[in-house]
Order: sequence, then C-alpha cells, then structure tokens
Amino acid sequence: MYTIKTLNAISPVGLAKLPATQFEVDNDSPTPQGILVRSADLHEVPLPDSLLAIARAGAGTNNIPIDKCTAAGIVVFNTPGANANAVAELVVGALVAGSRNLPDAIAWAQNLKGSQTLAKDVEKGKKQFVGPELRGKTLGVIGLGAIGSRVANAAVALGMEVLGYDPYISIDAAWSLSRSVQHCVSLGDMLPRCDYLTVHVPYMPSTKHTINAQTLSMCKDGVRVFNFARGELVDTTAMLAALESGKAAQYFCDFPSDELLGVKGVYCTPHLGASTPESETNCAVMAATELSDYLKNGNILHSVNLPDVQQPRAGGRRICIIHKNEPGVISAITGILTNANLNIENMVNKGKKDVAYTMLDVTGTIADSLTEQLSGIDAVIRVRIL
Ligand SMILES: NC(=O)c1ccc[n+]([C@@H]2O[C@H](COP(=O)([O-])OP(=O)(O)OC[C@H]3O[C@@H](n4cnc5c(N)ncnc54)[C@H](O)[C@@H]3O)[C@@H](O)[C@H]2O)c1
Ligand SMILES: O=C(O)[C@H](O)COP(=O)(O)O
Repeated sequence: MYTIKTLNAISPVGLAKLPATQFEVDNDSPTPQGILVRSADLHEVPLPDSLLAIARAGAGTNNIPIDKCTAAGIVVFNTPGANANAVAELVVGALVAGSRNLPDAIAWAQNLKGSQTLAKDVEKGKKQFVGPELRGKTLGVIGLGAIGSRVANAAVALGMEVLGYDPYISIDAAWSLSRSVQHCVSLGDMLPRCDYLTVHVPYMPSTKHTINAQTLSMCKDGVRVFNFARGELVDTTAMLAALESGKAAQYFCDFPSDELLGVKGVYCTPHLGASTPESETNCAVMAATELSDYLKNGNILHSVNLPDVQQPRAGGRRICIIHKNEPGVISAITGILTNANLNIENMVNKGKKDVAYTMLDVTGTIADSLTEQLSGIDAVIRVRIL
C-alpha cells in the first residue's frame, strides 16, 4: 500500500487512477511515498525520508526544490502539454480582448445601468474603445514549447505575422509549428518588429526578467505584452515604466502582484491559465499515472530531474537504483548481484546530468541484506526492490 498526499485540489478523475487496493490518499500523513501537487510552494516544506516521488499536475516546476529532491533520490514529474491548450486559448482570448479594449469597454458599459439614454450613450461612447484587428499585425512568441507553439499556430490562423524565438526548441515542438512562423535567432531580431509580444518559457534563474528595461527599449512603441507563463519573467518595475512612458500600451499578466493591480493598462487574471475542467483532468490523470507507474514498477516518464526509463517487467524482482552519474557504479552493482547469485534478466541504465538511474529485473533469491549492500556503494543515492 502506498500513501499519497495531495497538496492542492487534484481532479477526482486523476485520483481514480490510484485505486484504493494499492494506494491510500491521506493528506495528513507525515510519511507519504508520493505527493501530488499543483502550485503549492514546496521550497520550505520538509521532505520526509519516506518520500519517493513528487508529481506536479501541470507544467511549471519552479515551486519544487528540484536539486534538493535529486540529492535525496526523490523523482519529480510534471505533465508536459497536458494544460497547453487551456493556456493557448486564454492567450488568444487575451490578444483579442486586449486589442479591442474589451475589459475597459465591458466595465464602461456596466456603468450605464439605469441610464435613460442608454442607446445614445452606447453609440456616443463606443469610439473611445476602438482597437486594431489582429490580422496583418505582428506577434512575437518567446518560447515555442507546448503552449508557445499552439499560440503561434493560432495566431497564424488569425492572419497574424508570427515571429518565434526559442534557441532550445524540441524536435516535437518544431514539427508541430506552422511553416509560416518566422524563426528569430535573437530577441534583438524579434522585438523591434512586434505589435504584440507573448512569453512562454519556464521560470529559471536564466529566464528571470526576460522582459526588462533593455528588452522593452528594443520594442515598438505601444507594444502589448502578454505573460501567462510566470510573473518573474517580467521585471515589473520596467514594465510599469514602459506603460507610463507609452512604450507599452498594455500588459496582460496571469500573476497579479500588488504593484500591478489598479494600474491603467495592466490586466491581471488570477493564475487562470490551466483552470479548465479539461486541463485539470488531463494534468491529474497524467500525474497520477506517472506516480503510480514509478511507485509500483520503477518506470520513469516525464521526470524533470531523472532520465526517462521504462521497460516491461521481465520476471523475478525489480531493483531500482538512483545514483550519481559516474564511472564504476554499474560494475559495483553487478558485482554485488553476482556475489548474491542473482541472474540479471534485463537491465537499463540512463544518465541525466549528474544523476543516473539503473533498473534491473533479476531472478534468484533476494536476501534481506541486498538493499543495504547496494546502498553501501558510495555513489548510490536510493535503492528500491520491487
Ligand atoms: N498560467 C498558467 O496557468 C500556466 C499553465 C501552464 C504553464 N505555464 C507556464 O508556461 C511555461 C511554459 O509551458 P509549456 O507547457 O509551453 O512548457 P514547454 O516546456 O513545453 O515549453 C517551454 C519552451 O521554452 C523554451 N525555452 C526555454 N528557455 C528559453 C529561453 N531562454 N528563451 C527562449 N525559449 C526558451 C524551451 O525550449 C521550450 O520550447 C511553464 O514553464 C509554466 O511556467 C503557465
Ligand atoms: O505551470 C503550470 O502548469 C500552471 O502554472 C498551472 O498551475 P495550476 O495547476 O496551479 O493552475
């Protein structure tokens, strides 16, 4: 029986992937083997020794202390692409809403309630909300992953000229991108040409303040900026100055902060990008499935800190070892298994940066001391025998 703790509301369709015969969901457990989380911040939360895996039902993992998890042999999963459609639709909605001044226009129309001259007021007042069509305008997309590529393709379909910047684009994302999206090799190549700019990169130290005073200065006057990725990607002080000077006309942001709220030209939504029933279900199902397959079978799919390793069971017992990615570990492991008179039926080893994962299916009698012997190898971080 595995104990799973959920730190945010996780869709019941996802939790149904953890049947009560094998899993108990106990949110008060001090010793869970698995955690299911959305945006709850785990940086200051103690990680118990019992914890084997954390599954983030969503894309961004900046709320999880990844290096600390890796050092403790805790596998961190996310759910790539599972909420991308929800975010992309919201961004397209924001592009239209921003361009046509819908938030201000709606608020203005609400204030007409009770007017005796409503129809006249409408016709007289509407000119203040005139805004440009998207067709023929230029959109810059920074980050062409699951979300950025969908936004770029949708903008092409709306008749926009689309510029894309992503020096690390994956092969899958590149294949899914419309051929009309123009490749920019630098932000300097893209920013001076954009009427609209949207950012879809993960938040990491290297992407902090991707939009800053310098990058904003390269933009066209009156640029409209959309940030449905992470608040930290945009330097708020620089953004507010750009709005004040007219360099930027609008800033749509899914991450409200006190400085942003109430400022003319700023439109904040309450982190709504993934908040659709479809995406909540997709993310929860994917996260629960990843967690279940790792806990029961040692298989790793969509981990952000360990290599993806999966293989069907080949009989006997399965030994799963997380270890440092350095020479001599495999021979030390196989030496111990040989001395223990165990036969290796199947074995796979993969590394990712400084860490590696070795999974072996063995036949023979496993002694109680085997976990301790394998854990005694200097480079070994965690051993599980399933
Ligand atoms: N508002 C929301 O509710 C919501 C929902 C989902 C995701 N997000 C955020 O959006 C981000 C992107 O999500 P995704 O599903 O598209 O992720 P993804 O991993 O599919 O795509 C990210 C892309 O950014 C690119 N990239 C990385 N560093 C870059 C850089 N310095 N310059 C340009 N490109 C760079 C990567 O190559 C990749 O193609 C997530 O990390 C998350 O922070 C927000
Ligand atoms: O990175 C993500 O997937 C989003 O920010 C969604 O976060 P949420 O699951 O808390 O809505």
